[in-house]
Amino acid sequence: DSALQAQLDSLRQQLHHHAHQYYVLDAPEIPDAEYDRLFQALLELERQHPELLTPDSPSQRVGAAPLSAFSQVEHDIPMLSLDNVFSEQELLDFDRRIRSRLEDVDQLSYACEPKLDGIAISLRYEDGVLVRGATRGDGRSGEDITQNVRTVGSIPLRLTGSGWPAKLEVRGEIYLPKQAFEALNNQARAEGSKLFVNPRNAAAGSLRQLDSRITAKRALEMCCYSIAGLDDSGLFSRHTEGLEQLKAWGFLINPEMRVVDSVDGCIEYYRDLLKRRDQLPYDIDGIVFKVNDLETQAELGFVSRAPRWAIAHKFPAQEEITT
Ligand SMILES: Cc1ccc2cc(C(N)=O)cc(O)c2n1
Repeated sequence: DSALQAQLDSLRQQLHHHAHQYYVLDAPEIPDAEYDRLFQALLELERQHPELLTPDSPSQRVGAAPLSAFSQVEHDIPMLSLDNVFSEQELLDFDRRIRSRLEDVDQLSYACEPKLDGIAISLRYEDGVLVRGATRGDGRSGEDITQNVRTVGSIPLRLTGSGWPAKLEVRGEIYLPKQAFEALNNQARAEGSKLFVNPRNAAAGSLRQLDSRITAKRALEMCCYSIAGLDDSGLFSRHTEGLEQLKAWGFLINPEMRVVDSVDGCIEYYRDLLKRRDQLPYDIDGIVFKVNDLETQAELGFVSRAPRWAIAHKFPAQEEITT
């Protein structure tokens, strides 16, 4: 009946809102006990009326039965890899190569962001509801890990706001924050089970679980870095406008994201993040610079699968931490 449906919709809307406040904005508005009370109320109602379950209900984060294997899926739009540079001189060469290919380049702005050391993931939304999550694989196809992706709190099960296309593909990096990595290894030590060498391996291991209840315990996070097919969607003129839109739709975008108006700004950004690297709550292995203007990106195109308009400037390898 409609009163029951209204009660379900209200509980789901409240839980979506509070999950976004907690996992994406890191700004919970209610105490955990209040969140749990709402959650239990939803579970109870859905138990009494299973016919009113919806895939985007907050109760559907932790999957059903474990899978026997992951299936391979195709990416409609290939997931790009990035070329690397290892020195400031090479970064200057990257900028000069771009300038030489563009005719009237006066203002060349770059979007700058830390390169998170995690697992590249593609999320597919249909009519604003999460329908699939897949690993990058070889860029053309990857593993369908939808059940595991659904357990990541910073990944919205349904979009917030409006204006999204019927089919939306969002790319980002799933990672394990340093603190969660330490806690996981302390627990593994206490239980005498296998230790993870670093947060990236721990994130990869957590996403390879066939039982999503294990994944759900691993405190994974996801920062999104692009909308697939953004350049020819005509929706925006700058890469960073796409990221602002992703934020409005409920995704976590890395707070260190900046726009600079020259390669000198890139070098300043690189030096600053290198200095702050150990204080960041997650591992990074470099910086990603992207030409911000989408028309310029399209003009520059790609070499093989790596874009001419983006580069990853890697940090020196961190001295191996002995666990
Ligand atoms: C195009 C592309 C490919 C891989 C990426 C990887 C990361 C990352 N690991 O944070 C960030 C990006 O903006 C990326 N962008």
